[in-house]
Amino acid sequence: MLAYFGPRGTFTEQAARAFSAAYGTPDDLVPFDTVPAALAATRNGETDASCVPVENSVEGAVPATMDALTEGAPLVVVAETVLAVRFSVLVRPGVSDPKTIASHPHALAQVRHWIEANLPSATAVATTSTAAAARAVLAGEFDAAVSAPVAVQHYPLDVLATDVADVRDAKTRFLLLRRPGRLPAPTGHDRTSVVVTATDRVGALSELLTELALRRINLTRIESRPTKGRLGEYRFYVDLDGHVAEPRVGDALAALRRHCPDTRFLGSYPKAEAGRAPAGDEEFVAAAEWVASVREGLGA
Ligand SMILES: O=C(O)C(=O)Cc1ccccc1
Repeated sequence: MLAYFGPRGTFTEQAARAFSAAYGTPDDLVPFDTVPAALAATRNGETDASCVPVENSVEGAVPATMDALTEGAPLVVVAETVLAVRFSVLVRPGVSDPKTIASHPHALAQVRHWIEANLPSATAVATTSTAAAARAVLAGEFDAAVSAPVAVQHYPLDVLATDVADVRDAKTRFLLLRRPGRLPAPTGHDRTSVVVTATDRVGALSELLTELALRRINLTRIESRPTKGRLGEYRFYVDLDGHVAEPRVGDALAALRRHCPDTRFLGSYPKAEAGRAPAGDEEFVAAAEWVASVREGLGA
């Protein structure tokens, strides 16, 4: 079974279906109302995997996902997928001038200008997901929902507008997570995700980043979240190019771990969008072989 951030009709459900098609992951999908609940179902063995949103090209990280990845037993990312997001505005049949418009905060943030221009008297209300907003509209709690286009197939609502988005080409990245086990094989276009808790002292973060730069590892994303322990104490979520099976990536992770004993490996997995070719490993392998031969007394 594959848990996803639901209820039925979320963008995450679309991503979960894309994973099932591409990776042969279970196609019996089970919706959970929150990201932590979807991840908990995989942690406790109720489902084999979970699909959750992680970041959006307009609004940035999904905080609920970042927190849920570090709180509780480890899970690892085994795949990612990127979906283009365009919204539909759904209303109960007969409603043409909604006074309230509900959705996931990331969706509201992406249609703010559209609402101001087209529904200036509507008040925006946050719900747990875009599909939860559609359900709430059906139940009469709000007048309109900003939803995924597929939501109208699940909920008997009218479509007030389609293809709504302040920013064209907005994209959301979703993760497929499992309990720790065998890692996906390196493909040459992989991403590695780790979370480090940096100590509060001069240069701590710069030392971590230097470990990556020295090994010519490209940092693709860094986000911070408070540890919720002491004020001013942060966790850094780091995405980098490469797979932990590659010597220099493995080396870099060992260095991060030396600096920060509180380091959690979140996975090495194929990138959804093949970008720039990663730096080659050849010279790192050749240098390691040279050291090995020196140690054997065979080289100088
Ligand atoms: O609420 C949803 O449908 C989600 O899957 C989260 C989300 C919200 C807004 C844009 C992309 C994903």
